[in-house]
Amino acid sequence: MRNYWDYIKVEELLSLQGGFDNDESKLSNDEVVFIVVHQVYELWFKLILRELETARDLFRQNPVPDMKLANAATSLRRVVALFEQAVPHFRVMETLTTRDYLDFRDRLIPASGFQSAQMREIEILLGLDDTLRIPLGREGSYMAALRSSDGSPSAALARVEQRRQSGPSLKSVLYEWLARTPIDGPATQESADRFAKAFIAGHEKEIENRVRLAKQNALTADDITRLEERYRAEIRFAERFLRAEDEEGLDDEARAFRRRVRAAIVFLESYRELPRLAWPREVIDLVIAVEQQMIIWRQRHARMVERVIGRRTGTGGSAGVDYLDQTALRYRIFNDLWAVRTILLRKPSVPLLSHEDEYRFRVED
Ligand code: HEM
Ligand SMILES: N[C@@H](CC(=O)c1ccccc1NC=O)C(=O)O
Repeated sequence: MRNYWDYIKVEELLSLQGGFDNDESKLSNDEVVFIVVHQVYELWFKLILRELETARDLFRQNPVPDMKLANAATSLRRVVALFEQAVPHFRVMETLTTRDYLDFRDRLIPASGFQSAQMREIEILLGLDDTLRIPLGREGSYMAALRSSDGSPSAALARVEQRRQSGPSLKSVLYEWLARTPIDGPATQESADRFAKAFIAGHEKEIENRVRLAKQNALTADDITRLEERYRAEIRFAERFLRAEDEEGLDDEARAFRRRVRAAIVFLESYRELPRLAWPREVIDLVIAVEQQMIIWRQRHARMVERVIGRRTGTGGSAGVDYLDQTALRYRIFNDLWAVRTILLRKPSVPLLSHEDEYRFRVED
């Protein structure tokens, strides 16, 4: 007969908290907390990976079936919810006082969360660029840290190597999809570049309005000059961004591709009320929510670490909290999605579209 314990595998699950010696009777409550919190995180990571892979596989199709965008949004919403639930778990770890943790910490060396294969898989599947990675203390690379202390391969290493070979990242398939967006007309380089030019003109119009308002509010001449200079700087940023002139080392084709991606993001964000743009915009907004939650995870982990071990060197050999704070600050994957928020225009200032009707739901006569 079917029962709970056979389906959830409760007895097997409850036998896994014995640490290196597989003997829970030898462990304090503190150490069992330490182990269980990690195991819960690894289960949340497992679910996050499944959903990210589902979303990545949807966007890997060309064309991406419009009817599937809602499914991608569902997967990404679940990833956000999983991270949102996982982040507060660090509160349980903080019931460990520094001295309690020191009772068993030395026995853990050189083990470290740096060897969490699933965290690396999440970074790889999202599309974290290896050139951004901050080297750990001892090992040359994060892959080296996944080897056993005698340098032999491990199940963790195999898992990450498998992930690295298991297809493109969510970032690369999402950007390919964005680059195929029909922007106010056909999905061509010309329509993307034409839209970008019109959008910059929208910024010019916005500035004229703001400067006129500034003059009406009788700000001093210096204030107005300062305001105008700041607005001009914003336009220059928007121009460099939309022309992809801020990226070094791109050949013409790669730069044109980046221009299409960035113009598409601006287009989706600026006209998201148009029915056929609503789901694409929802998806890119959820991708930002996913990355935001991952950054919060890194920062919350670092604050818990600081509360428990201060600024000691990590058991994995890193600078500890200093290393973790750097990863939270520097590891950014969807830069273009974040950057667009700096250059969007108020609704009245976005360019009028020539083919707006093409983005409404087609009502058959
Ligand atoms: C008392 C609890 C914890 C302490 C003191 C701690 C400390 C640290 C330190 C110092 C590092 C930097 C690498 C090193 O030198 O070891 C690190 C990395 C890491 N820890 Fe923790 N950690 C704790 C709990 C956790 C938990 C519960 C998780 C959940 C899975 C976790 C996941 C990670 C991950 C994924 C990394 C690698 C981060 C990166 O390289 O970006 N840690 N931890
Ligand atoms: N790096 C941690 C040790 C640690 O947290 C840890 C050790 C073994 C297994 C998982 C760990 N969790 C996260 O790094 C520390 O420096 O205290």
